[in-house]
Amino acid sequence: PPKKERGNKKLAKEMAMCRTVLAELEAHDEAWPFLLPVNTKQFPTYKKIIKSPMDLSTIKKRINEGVYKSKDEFTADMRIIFNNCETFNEDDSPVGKAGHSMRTLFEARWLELNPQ
Ligand SMILES: Cn1cc(C(=O)NCCN2CCCC2)ccc1=O
Repeated sequence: PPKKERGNKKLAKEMAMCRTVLAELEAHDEAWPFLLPVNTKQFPTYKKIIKSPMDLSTIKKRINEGVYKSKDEFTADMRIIFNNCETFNEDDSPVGKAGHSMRTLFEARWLELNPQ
């Protein structure tokens, strides 16, 4: 089949994998800090400190709107979530701890679905 069709099939497969991992993270007990954008009225300094806010609902929207051109763009946004969390939260805070465990979960699951 033509290159363009092969590429579209590959991307559809990659996005299905992204949806799977996203759904698993959303279902996790420790996903609560990451389900929606950080409320900047509740945390007024957030906008100033975090230059690229990101959350699981935004990533879901981007998958469904066809924003991602590869699974690597998806993983880059996922890692922004966890890096933002480390920037804004103490490691031993509830949100900080949730961020570390969700990052570990994500990276382990991503490796399972993407044997290197
Ligand atoms: C990622 N992140 C999240 C928070 C947070 O508190 N999110 C939860 C907000 N409430 C939970 C139930 C209703 C709204 C704080 C700092 C931070 O970096």
